[in-house]
Amino acid sequence: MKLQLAIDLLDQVEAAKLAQEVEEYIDIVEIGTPIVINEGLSAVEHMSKSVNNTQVLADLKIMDAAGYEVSQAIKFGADIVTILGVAEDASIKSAIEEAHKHGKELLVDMIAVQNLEQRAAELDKMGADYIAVHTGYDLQAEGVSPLESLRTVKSVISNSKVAVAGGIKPDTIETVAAEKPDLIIVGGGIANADDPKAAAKKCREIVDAHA
Ligand SMILES: O=C(CO)[C@H](O)[C@H](O)COP(=O)(O)O
Repeated sequence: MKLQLAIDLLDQVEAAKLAQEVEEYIDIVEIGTPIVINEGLSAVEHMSKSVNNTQVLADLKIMDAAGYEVSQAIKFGADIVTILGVAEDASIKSAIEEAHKHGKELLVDMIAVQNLEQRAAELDKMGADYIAVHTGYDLQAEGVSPLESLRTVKSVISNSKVAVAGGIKPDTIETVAAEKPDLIIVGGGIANADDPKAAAKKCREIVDAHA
């Protein structure tokens, strides 16, 4: 089981500093969508030059022009790129093809997907590397958690890895890890903690205990 730190609300310099501070505890660091919107793919490039043994994920949440956007993210140093599960099959397929052409991976974000079981099975067949259940910030505010969706997706896929994101904190990660996803994504639970290093360490210990 891998642990990903999602960084959404810092600038690229602060994000790289935070990644370096907690690097020993994480497998993947994400340059979140807000950073890409604010600063562009140079934030991905800066992160990829700042970390050593950590994969860099560019959370582009691609919806169209997928092959091109994946190729650009990879050019700027991304190891994993995200696309939305609600995108057209043609977009998903060209994104997967482009990522794999470069030996990189594609994560499909299931945010706002209504027919979760059916879509996860389709994406699994298409060859998505990761299928990520995700309760976004706007639904987190309504008290929704991604746990039920995680169980649903796990039950219908056989090849893709399963990731989970959405409001996971050091004191709630245990319940998520017990479901044995392949990847747990923690954003604010580490990035906004008073002591991000201690929060990352705690998450790592719990992830490893369930691996
Ligand atoms: O993609 C995102 C928001 O769209 C976040 O990066 C993801 O939800 C993880 O952050 P948090 O743990 O704070 O919810």
